[in-house]
This record gives sequence, C-alpha cells and structure tokens, in this order.
Amino acid sequence: MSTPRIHLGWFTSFRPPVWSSHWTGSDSDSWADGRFHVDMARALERAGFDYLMLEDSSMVSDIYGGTTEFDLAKAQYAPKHDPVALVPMLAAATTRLGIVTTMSTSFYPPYLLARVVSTLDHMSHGRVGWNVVTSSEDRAAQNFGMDALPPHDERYERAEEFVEAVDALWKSWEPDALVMDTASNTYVDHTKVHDANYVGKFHRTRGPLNTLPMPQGRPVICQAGGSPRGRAFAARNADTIICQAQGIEAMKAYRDDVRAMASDAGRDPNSIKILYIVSPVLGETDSEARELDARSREATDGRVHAALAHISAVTGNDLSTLDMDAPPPELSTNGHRTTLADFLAGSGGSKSNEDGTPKTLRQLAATWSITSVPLVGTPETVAEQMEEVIDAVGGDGFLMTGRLGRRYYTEVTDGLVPALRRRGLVREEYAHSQLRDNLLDF
Ligand SMILES: Cc1cc2nc3c(=O)[nH]c(=O)nc-3n(C[C@H](O)[C@H](O)[C@H](O)COP(=O)(O)O)c2cc1C
Repeated sequence: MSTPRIHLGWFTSFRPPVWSSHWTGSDSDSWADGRFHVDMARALERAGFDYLMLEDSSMVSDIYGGTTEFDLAKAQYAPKHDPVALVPMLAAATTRLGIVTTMSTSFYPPYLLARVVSTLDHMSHGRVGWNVVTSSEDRAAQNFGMDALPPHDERYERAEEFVEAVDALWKSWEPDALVMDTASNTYVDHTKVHDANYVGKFHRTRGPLNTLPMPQGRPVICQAGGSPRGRAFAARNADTIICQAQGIEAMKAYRDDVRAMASDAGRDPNSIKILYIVSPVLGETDSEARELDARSREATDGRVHAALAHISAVTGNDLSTLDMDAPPPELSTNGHRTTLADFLAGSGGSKSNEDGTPKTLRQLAATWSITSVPLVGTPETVAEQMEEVIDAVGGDGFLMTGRLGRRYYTEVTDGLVPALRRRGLVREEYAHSQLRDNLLDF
C-alpha cells in the first residue's frame, strides 16, 4: 500500500444544519442535542479524516443594517452552541477521529482553558485539538465585560503569552507524577507536581493545574492566522494551520512563508500540517457538477446579503450602508483582516470583470468564497484535481467545508473519499490512536 499524501479535516460549527431547502431531513429542529454532529463525526472517521474542527464566536451580530434581524432570521451566526460542550459526545461516539474545538485567548482565562482542554484530552484518549483564535468582534468582547477588542496585533501578543501560560500549567505535572502506589498509599507523588508561577505582561497564573498530565502532553494546536502577525504566531505555535489562501500560487506562497518562519523559530516545518479550505462541488457527471456550481454562484439577493452580512459581522463594517452597484471604497478592520482583504481583492484575486470594469459590491459578494481552489466534477475528477493541487503546492491537505447537512458530507465521505483512496491519497485506516501521531504519520 502506498503512503497517503493528503490529510483531511472538516470545518464546521455547532449550529443548525441547512434547513430551508431540499434534503434537510429533521435535523433543523433536533441538531441542538448533538446527534447530528455525532453522525457526522462517525462518517468522517469512517472516511479516515484527521479531524473535525468546530469554529466558534460568542455573539449575536447586529452590524449588518444595525439590527440582529439578518443574523437571526437567516441563522447566519446565531444560534450557535458552545462547541467545547460537544467534544465529549463526539469523542464517546468515535475512537480515532481528532476533535478540534475553538477557544478564544481574548475571553478565556488561561487556567480555565488549560484545565478544560486537559479534561477533554483525557476523555478523548488524546484526540483533542485547540483552535487558537483571538476573536474579531467587539460585540463578542462586550459580552465579556470589555468595550472593544484590543488592537489586532496586540491580540496576538496576548495570545503568545496565553500559550506560554497554558504550557506552563500543562507542564506543572511531570509525566510520571501519577504513581498509584498501594504500598505507600500514594496516589500522586507530590514532589512531581510544581507551581507554574507564570507572570507575563497580560496574564498571570500560579498553578499547578489540578488535572492529570494530558495523554498528548499538549493538545494539537490549530490556527488560522493570515496576516503577517497571525502567520508568525502560527509558525511558532501550531501543529496544523487552516488556510484560506486563494489560488495555487497564493497557497504555495503561504506554505513556503510559514515553513520558513517555522524553521527560523527552530521548528521542523514538516511538523506543521497546512490544510487548505475547499468546498468540492460533486455531481454524477462533470457537466452536472458544473451546472450545480454555476447555480451556486448566481447573484441572488440571498447569496449577496449572506456574504455582506458575514463580512460585516467579522470586520465590524456595516456593508449595508454602501452602494451595492458601485465598487466598494477602501475599508479597514480590527477584526478579520485577511477575510476583508480577500473579499475586496475579488474571487480569484481579480477586482475587475472580463471587460475591465471594476466589480461592484454586489458582484464581489456574489462570487465571494473562502475556498482556496474550485473543485468541481465527479468524485474521480475532483480526486484528480486534488492530487494535482497538492502536488503543485507541496502539501499537506484539505479542510472541507460546505452546506452543513447529511447529503453534502455523505457525498464527500462516501463518494469523494473512496475515489481519493483508489488513488492511494487518503489513509485506509488510522495508524495511531492519538491526533498528533496521526497528523505526523505522513
Ligand atoms: C478556516 C478558518 C476558521 C476560523 N475559525 C475562527 C473561529 O472559530 N473563531 C474566530 O474568532 N476566528 C476564526 N477564524 C479567524 C482566524 O482566527 C483569523 O483571525 C483570521 O484568519 C484572520 O487572520 P489574522 O487574525 O491573522 O488577521 C478562522 C479563520 C479561518 C480561515
């Protein structure tokens, strides 16, 4: 059997699956019990995915049009339930799949986060990952007693300290502190449990942690930094990076950049797995898939407003106030800088239409997507496209995302993945039981 070459993750969140179209089943009113996500996790494990990643945010957005109406009526950002609470359920239903959950360094205190992650790593037998985010929305900050988020680069400075603080807590127990020695009636050897005494500019924590040393020692660290400051953070700290670079050249440039930064920081670049966001459009035939793809790009009001509301929520700019039929002005943000830059750069990196006229806000919104490359066709065609992309970029895998529903994930797990396996690109079975080991397997 050949060595697999493509790692797979799935990017989703603990929120309602698709509910207002065909093929939605009854999940739209029962998802909150977690069972929809359990079924999905089982399907991903059957397909050999490295991990399921749960994004998160803590707010109901009222940026778009100055009202919560769009967010709630379209279930765009809210409702969204806490992904951390879902992890034990997913872990109990699977045995090998990694489960990556998002927690913000701007809102959690280090001790609380270190303890909950440690607990989850035990409950999952070493399969937990932490998606480190600094958050992007003042609305979320206001839910935690702040007026606004700290400035973008300072958030990363705080995050660097945060990671040092939780690392100090995770190291506060020596790996062999648990002795369970009946002869001396000693459960834990207290001489092997130490204070952390972490004192930084932004964070302080005494320690020791009151949980056992984690199966993985430290959770798998996942990160999505796109800005220069975000990339530097990811290169220093991440085991896996999720990336929305647009097009093969940008994907390769991102990978080369992060790997060089990792080397400069004394890390082996091969110990970081970069997964690019894609959303394959699959059909019975190539032409059917192309038709589906074209339909999904039509500039319907629903699609345009959804894109504008999303960009508004994560950047704090109310795009509903702008002229939809003119090119947008220059915009800045203290939130998701990369997302805003990609949006303004236009799909495929072009701000202009084929006739040279600049794209209007409506056109930018209609064609905007976070996917790195288009993948359209039958499972065989898309598997071939994925092989070509990964060969051109150099590695390491793909982070699937798309309509949250049974039909779409089954097309991937039971259509696309078998085609990838026939090419020897995706694992047939897990070589290890812990997430980091499976990531490092190839
Ligand atoms: C695939 C992906 C998932 C992300 N998930 C979250 C998330 O769950 N919560 C969050 O606050 N930010 C999330 N972000 C935003 C990133 O953490 C980061 O802020 C963003 O990519 C912009 O990069 P920058 O912070 O370096 O400017 C995500 C970004 C990407 C590309």
